[in-house]
Amino acid sequence: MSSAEQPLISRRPSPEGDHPDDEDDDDDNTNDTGLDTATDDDAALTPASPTLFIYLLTLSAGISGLLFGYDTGVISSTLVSLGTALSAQPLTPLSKSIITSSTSLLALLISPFSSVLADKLGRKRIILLADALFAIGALVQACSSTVAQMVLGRSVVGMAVGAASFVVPLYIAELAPARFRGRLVTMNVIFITLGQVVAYVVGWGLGEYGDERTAWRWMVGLGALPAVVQAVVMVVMPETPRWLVMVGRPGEARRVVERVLGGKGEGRAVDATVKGIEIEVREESEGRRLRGMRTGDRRAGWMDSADELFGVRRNRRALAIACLLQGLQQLCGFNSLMYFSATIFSMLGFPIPTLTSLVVAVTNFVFTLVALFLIDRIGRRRILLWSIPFMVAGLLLAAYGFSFIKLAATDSTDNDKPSPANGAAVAILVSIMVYVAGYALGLGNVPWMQSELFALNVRSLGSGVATATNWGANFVIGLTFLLLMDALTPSWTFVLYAVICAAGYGLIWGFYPETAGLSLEEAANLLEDDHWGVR
Ligand SMILES: O[C@H]1[C@H](O)[C@@H](O)[C@H](O)[C@@H](O)[C@H]1O
Repeated sequence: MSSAEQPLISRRPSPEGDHPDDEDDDDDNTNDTGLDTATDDDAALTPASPTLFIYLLTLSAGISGLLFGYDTGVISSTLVSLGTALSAQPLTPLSKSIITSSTSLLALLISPFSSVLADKLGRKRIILLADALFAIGALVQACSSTVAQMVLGRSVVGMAVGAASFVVPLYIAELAPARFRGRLVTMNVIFITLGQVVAYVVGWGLGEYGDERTAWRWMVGLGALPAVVQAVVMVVMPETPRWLVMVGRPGEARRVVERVLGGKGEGRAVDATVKGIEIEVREESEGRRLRGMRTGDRRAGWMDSADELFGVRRNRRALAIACLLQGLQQLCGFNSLMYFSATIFSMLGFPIPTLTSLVVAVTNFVFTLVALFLIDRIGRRRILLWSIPFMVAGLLLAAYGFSFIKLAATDSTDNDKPSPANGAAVAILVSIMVYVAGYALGLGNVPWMQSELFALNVRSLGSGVATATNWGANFVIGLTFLLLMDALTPSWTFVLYAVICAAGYGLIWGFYPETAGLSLEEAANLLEDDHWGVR
C-alpha cells in the first residue's frame, strides 16, 4: 500500500519529536501549537516565550535524561569500589559484564511493551511507574550483598530506563508547542551526558572521601533521588490532550490545552486545537477499523505501518540508515569507556582512577555541547565524516600505547597491583580523550536525530526499531568488552573498535546523504535516488 493511501494512521508526534522542518511539511498536521490539529491557520497560537509550563516540561525531560545518564555512568566507579562486597569475593570479568549489561538488556526488552501500556494507562502513569522502578532498582542495588541481587537491581533500573526513554519523549512531543519541541529533544542528550558527569563526580567523591565499605551503596542508591524529584514534578503535570481525547475525556483535554497555550489559550484557539485532536484520533481509529475489516486482522494499523516501513524503498533506506547510525553509535565502543573507564585506568596504575576517568565524562559532555551548536551549521553527514577519523586515530593510538604496558588482569585484586602509571599510560589517556571528543561531536548525537529521516506515517515505528538497535548493540558492548580485553588483549580490542569505526565511515560515506537545510519532503526524495542521494 502506498503512503498516499493511508495518510491517517501515524499523525501522532514521534517519540523523538519533530524535525524543525515539520512546520513546512504539507503532510504534517501538527501546527504551531504543537498539539495536533486539522487546521493550519493558527500559527499565532504558539506562546512567544516559554511559559512556566514549558519550563516544567523541560525540567521533567531533563531529569529523565539525567537519570538515564546517572544510571549508565555510575557503574564505572561502582565496579572499582565493590571490592569483595558481593558474595564475599572479587568480581570476575564475567560478573562485571553481566551486572553492567543487564540494564541495557532489560531496557531493550521492555521498550515494546511501554508503548502499549502508555496507550492503555496514559503517559503520565507510565512515567510515574518508571520513576518508581528507578527508585526501587536503586534501593535493591544499594542493599544487595550478592551478584544476583545486584543484577536484579540493575535489571529493574533497566526496565525504568527502557520505559522512560520511550514514554518521556512521547509525553513531551504530545505536549510541547512545535517551536520548542526540537530543543527539548536535544536537551535530552545534553542531560544524559550531564547525568554521566554527575555520576562520575559522585563516584569519585564517595570513593575518595566516603566510607570504603558503604561508598558504593550510596553511589547506586543516590539514583533514587532524581526519580523522586521527577515524580513530584509529574504529580502537578497534566496528561497529554491527545491521550485524554483517545480515552474519551475531551473536557480535560481542553483544560490542558488552555494551560499549554498560557494566556493565549482563549476561545477559538482552544476549540480549534481540541477539535483537531478529536478529528484526528477519530480518523485514526476509523482507518484502523476499516483496514482491520479488510484484512481481518485486528492489529492492522500496526501491520500497515510495518508494511509501509519495509515495503517502500525510501522508508526501507531511511530505516537502514537510522539503524546503521544507532548500531554504530554503540558498536564503536564508546560505552565500554563509559562503563569501564575506572576499571581501565585502575589497570593502568592511575592512583585515583575514578578521578582520571572523569576526563571521559567531562570531554563527552563538553563536546556534546559543542556538537549541538555546530551540527545544523556543518550538517550531519559532514560532521560524522569529519569526526570519525579522530575516533579511529584515538583508538589506534590507544591500542599502540597499550602495547607498551604490562597490565594486571581485569579482575585484579590488591595482590597483583599494576605498576604506577607511566608515559604510555598518559598517552593512552590523551588518545582516549581524542576518541571521546570525536565521538561526542558526531556519533554521540547525530543518530538521535533519527526521526527526521522518516516520513510521518512510519516515523514512530521506524524510530522504535532504530532505538531498539541502539539498546541491542549497547548490550553487546557492555557484555563483551572485558571478555575481549582478556581474550584479545587491550590493544587488539581497541583495534577492533577502530576497524568498526572505519567500516562505519565507509558506510556513512556511501549511504548517508546530507539532509541539512532540506525539508522533510526533499530529504525523503533524496532517498529515492539510485545513489541514496550521496552523489
Ligand atoms: O547519545 C548518548 C550519549 O552519547 C551517551 O554518552 C551514551 O552513553 C549513550 O549511549 C548515547 O546514546
